[in-house]
Amino acid sequence: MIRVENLSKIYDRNPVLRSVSFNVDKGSVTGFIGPNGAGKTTTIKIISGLLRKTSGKVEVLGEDPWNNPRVYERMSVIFTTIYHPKEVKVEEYLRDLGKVYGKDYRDLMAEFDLTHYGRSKLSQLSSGIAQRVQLVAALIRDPLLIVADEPTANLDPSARLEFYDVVKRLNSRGVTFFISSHILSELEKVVTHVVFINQGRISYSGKINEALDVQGNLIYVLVNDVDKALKIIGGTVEGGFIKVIGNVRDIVERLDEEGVQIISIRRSSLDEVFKKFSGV
Ligand SMILES: Nc1ncnc2c1ncn2[C@@H]1O[C@H](COP(=O)(O)OP(=O)(O)OP(=O)(O)O)[C@@H](O)[C@H]1O
Repeated sequence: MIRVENLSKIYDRNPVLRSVSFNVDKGSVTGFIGPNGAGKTTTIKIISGLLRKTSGKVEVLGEDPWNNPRVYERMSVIFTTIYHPKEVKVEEYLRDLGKVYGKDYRDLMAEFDLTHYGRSKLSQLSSGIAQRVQLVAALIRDPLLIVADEPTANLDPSARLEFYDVVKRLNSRGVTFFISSHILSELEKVVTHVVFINQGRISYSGKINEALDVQGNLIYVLVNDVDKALKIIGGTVEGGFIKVIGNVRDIVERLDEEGVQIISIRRSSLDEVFKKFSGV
């Protein structure tokens, strides 16, 4: 869906993307994760055809997005806030888009519980409803791919959960997502793949399970015999749990072989992996 190879962007002699490479697989929900200023928005603008790259190769749905506006027929982009005339009413806005793309917007308005807001101006909407309008607007063109830059940044916790429920629903219907966010606890429940970026460089790109399970991640284990387990796997005790660096399967096998019973085991959260890959 998206192929980025050795992408660089220099702003006024300041390199903000340095040989960035990653892929977004068809059918995935790929999280794009990095601290402030890492280069997420710059990358998303280049992928969306809004900003020119300095060098490297970018392909979205097989085309270079800068030279080929046709990409927009099957890709939608969502930002933190709506960039549209604020005085326009919800129904007018969606109806006009429906005309452009030859799609009946009313079913989508009903599916997303927006019928009631049809006469509200875009400027009068709460952030959660405005984001729902953006999603419906994105869906009107039947996209294969939705690229979203911090889509939940302005939303309260329940609107964020609602947003990610919709992402899951649409993904199960075949829509691929590339979503940048800082709110990792929520991303963790929905993403299948992650791309970590830090200071304009990719520090990890791959399946989330592999990111959470690589050697060097923290594992927390609760066992029936702490002293024996410490001798086998090492680590330190924290809040009753043994905290150890390693790989879940490895630790389970070693404890099992020695007859130590595991009551609970959990690996690092995406938050902890993020800290590791971003060096914070
Ligand atoms: N138009 C611009 N001109 C010059 N420098 C810019 C411009 N836009 C962004 N930058 C710089 O590029 C770097 C990357 O910014 P970018 O907005 O892509 O990061 P980000 O990961 O999206 O961060 P945030 O999460 O804070 O939005 C930053 O150092 C930023 O100051």
